This record gives sequence, C-alpha cells and structure tokens, in this order.
Amino acid sequence: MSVPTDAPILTSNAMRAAEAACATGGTPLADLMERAGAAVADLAWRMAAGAPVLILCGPGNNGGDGYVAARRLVERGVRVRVAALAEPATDLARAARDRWTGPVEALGDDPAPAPLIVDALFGVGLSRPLAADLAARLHRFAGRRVIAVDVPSGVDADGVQDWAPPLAADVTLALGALKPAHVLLPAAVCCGRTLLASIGIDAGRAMRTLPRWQGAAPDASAHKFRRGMLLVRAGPMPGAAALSAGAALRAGAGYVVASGARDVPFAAIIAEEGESYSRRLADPRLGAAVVGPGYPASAALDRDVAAALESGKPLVLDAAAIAAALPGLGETSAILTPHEGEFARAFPGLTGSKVDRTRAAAKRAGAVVIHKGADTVIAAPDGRIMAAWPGSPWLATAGTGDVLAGACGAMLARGDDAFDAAVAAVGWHILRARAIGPGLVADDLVKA
Ligand SMILES: NC(=O)C1=CN([C@@H]2O[C@H](COP(=O)(O)OP(=O)(O)OC[C@H]3O[C@@H](n4cnc5c(N)ncnc54)[C@H](O)[C@@H]3O)[C@@H](O)[C@H]2O)[C@@H](O)CC1
Ligand SMILES: Nc1ncnc2c1ncn2[C@@H]1O[C@H](COP(=O)(O)OP(=O)(O)O)[C@@H](O)[C@H]1O
Ligand SMILES: [K+]
Repeated sequence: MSVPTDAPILTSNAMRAAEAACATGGTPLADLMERAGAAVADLAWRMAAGAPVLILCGPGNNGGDGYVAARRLVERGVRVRVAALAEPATDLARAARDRWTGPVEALGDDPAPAPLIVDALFGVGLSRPLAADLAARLHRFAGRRVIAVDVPSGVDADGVQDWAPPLAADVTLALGALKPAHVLLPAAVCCGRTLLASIGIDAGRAMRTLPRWQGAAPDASAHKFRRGMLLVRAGPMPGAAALSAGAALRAGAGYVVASGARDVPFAAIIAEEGESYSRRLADPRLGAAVVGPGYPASAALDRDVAAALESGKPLVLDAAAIAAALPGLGETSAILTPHEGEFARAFPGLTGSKVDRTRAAAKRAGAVVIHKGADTVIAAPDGRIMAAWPGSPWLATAGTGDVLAGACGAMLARGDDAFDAAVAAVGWHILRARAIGPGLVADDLVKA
C-alpha cells in the first residue's frame, strides 16, 4: 500500500469546483476525460503486459473514463472487452461511449472475467452504497488484478461513510488529485497502491499527503542549545517519559531534561527527580516542553499542565494532558497528539470524515492536532492539513505514541512552527518505523 508523497487531496465538491474552474479557464471537460482515460489506458497497458482486459463502465463520468481507456487500449493493440452496468447518463460519458466502436456486454449478464479488470463503475459521484446484487457480481472478479479508476467503486470518496467496496484494487489511479478515501480507513486499504494522474487540474492550496521526511544535518555552527532544549515531564509511569526524552534526542534535540524520570535510555538525558518543575520551565534556554506521556488524569497532572501553560513555552500535550490543557490553552503554541479515544473525549460532537473532524478540532483548540492512528491526520488552526497514510503497522504497539510526543517536542524546541514540527515528527516516526520493520518495539525507535 502506498500513496504519492506531497500530493494534493480534494474532496468530491472541491474536485468538481476545480474541474469547473478548468472548464472556465478554457479546457473543456471532455479534454479532462480524454486525459483521464489515456492515463488509465497507459497504466492498464503496462499492467496487462499483453493479456486481455475487461473494463467495467458505470453510467457516470467514471464510466466515461472507462470508454476512453477502452478506445485507447485498442489503439495500442490490446484485446479489450467492455461491460456496462447501464447506459451512459451524462453527456460526457455518452460522447465517450459513442467513440467506442467495439461491443458492449451487459454487466448484468455476468461477463467472463479477464486477467486484468478495470473498475470504472463509480467515482466521486456515488451517493449511496452499491446494491447487493451488483456487489455480488463484482465479488466474482475477486482474485483478478484490478485497476480502480479514481476510487474503488463503492467507497465514499470523501471518507465520511464507511461503505465497503466489493472489489479491492491492486492499483488505484486517482484523477486530478487524491481524494480523502485514498488516505483514510477503511477505504484506503482497498485502494492498494494509489497513483496520481494530474490531468491538468489546479488543486490550489489543498490538503496534501505527507512529504518524505528529510532530516537536514545541523548547521556547521550549531550548538546544543540552538538545536533545541526540551523538558519532558514524567508522571506515575516514568517509562513513557523516558521514551519521549530518548526519542527527542534521536529526533535532533540538543539538550533534554526528563523531570521526574528515573531510568532514562541515555546518560545524555538529564534526569531530575527532585528538581522543581516550574523552575525548569522558566529556563530561558528552554525551547519546548512535553506533558502527558505515562501521566493519567489526576490533580498532579492538572498542576503540571497549569505550570506548563503558565510558562508560555511551546507545548506538546499528549494523552490525558490534552483534555486537562484545553480550557486554558489560549494563545499557547501547542501540538496535541490524541489517538481516536482521546480525540473523542477531548473534542465531543464533531462529525464528518477524520479529515473534517481533525480540521474542526484544530480550529476549536487553536492548536495543531495530530489525530493518530493508522491513518494519521495533522491539522493546524489556520487550515493547513496533511494526511500521513500509510504509516507502518508495526507502530501499533505500546509506547510508540510516547516516542512521537518526544519527536514533536524536539522539532518544536528547535523553533519550528507547530504544524511544521508535527509534520516533521510524524515523518520521522514513520521513516524510523519502516527502517526497523518486523518485531518493532517502541524502545527500538529510540535505541536502534
Ligand atoms: N467531471 C469531470 O470533468 C471529470 C470527471 N472524471 C470522472 O468522473 C467521475 C465522476 O463522475 P460523475 O460525477 O458522473 O459520477 P460517477 O461516475 O462516480 O457516478 C455517478 C452516477 O452513478 C449513479 N449512482 C450514484 N450512486 C449509485 C449507486 N449506489 N448505485 C447505482 N448508481 C449510482 C448516479 O446517478 C450517476 O449516474 C470521477 O470520479 C472521474 O472518474 C474524469 O473524467 C475527469 C474529468
Ligand atoms: N496500524 C498502524 N499503522 C500505522 N501507525 C500506527 C498504527 N497503529 C498505531 N500507529 C501509530 O502508533 C502510535 C501509537 O500511539 P498511542 O496509541 O498513543 O500509543 P501509546 O500511548 O502506547 O504510546 C501513533 O503514532 C499511531 O499513529
Ligand atoms: K471506480
């Protein structure tokens, strides 16, 4: 599973607006469909490697892309069959259908499969789940190689509804921009490898997929305090703060103090048991502070969170510290790192896709939110937003969230803008997890 890095993501409405703007700007929609169909044909030609192809066409413009692809593949000498669910229902699709001179089988007659199936049934226009009889028909093609045009038919492209597509794709060719379904569960796992055909649409300042993390070497003139001094506060489970502190050093912090921690992973970490937390927070060299790892809700947590807020330093707030800090967050520059459960508790009443909810939460909090999970979404209150699918499933193990909080702290402590810090930390986390791979435990992210 993969998606292109640093690629635009548009909802279906935004996509329609971008298409309309393209038409207004002088590129007819028929040209966009021709480009889309040509891109599908190119991919199918490569994947078929001489074998026959069966293209399933729906009634809308997704089907139109399918008819264009069929014509283009025949021009390249590929044996192509077309099976339609219904007659074309849009002018564009009708025009594409009219230029296809081969036969059209009826999908209702259960056409014989081919080694490569092109799913051009529904794209961003799907308004309800697929009917059960159609889903059953599509199940018959399972096990063949499948290219999904734009999205696997049956998914909600905006990622709001959890509709399951009957036919998972090996490769999904997103048209113009990625859609939320390519980066959000449960749809993203059905897309296989997602590729992007740009087709000439201007995606504007859209949501994007995560860029590949490229940690630059420190400046030649760097010193430890300029690289960033970070304070991590330990709670009753000090191992979590130790993981955060270790991760912060690994992620590039120059100087890390673990307040209240005992066994830290590196001698280079200053572990202070008795030292006053508030006094450390007042250190003018301190770039940022982390609170929350291994620290359940309690009066002590409330006190420590209040002290951290009082300091005015940029903060990383994890786990129970998120809900504890929210009422007093004010103008504090902060990164909040909730998993799904913490998110629901901290931000009740939000609806829509994970993208919609994370965007709304960042706005409500006035802080950057890293909404964790396999399909992590990062949002800033000013509307910047990024999707981090796919991460590494080996991260689904205890303590990796503590590591992420520490990495966020490192990026904040060196002076990054909170959104840039969050993006860099998530990128670092995923890259490191992928490098370790099978059997990863959270400690490896710090020690290996
Ligand atoms: N508009 C454009 O300029 C372009 C559109 N493109 C393609 O067009 C697609 C969007 O096309 P459309 O907006 O026509 O929508 P779709 O082709 O995704 O499907 C809409 C059609 O399906 C019907 N429908 C919706 N839900 C259904 C269900 N559950 N069961 C049965 N029928 C259902 C609708 O009544 C409508 O006829 C994109 O995903 C992309 O593939 C590309 O050709 C690029 C250019
Ligand atoms: N299936 C998965 N694929 C990719 N990343 C995952 C997956 N499951 C969890 N993660 C990541 O692992 C981390 C787990 O964080 P969290 O749930 O807070 O764990 P903990 O509290 O034990 O440290 C998060 O960064 C999350 O995005
Ligand atoms: K499709």
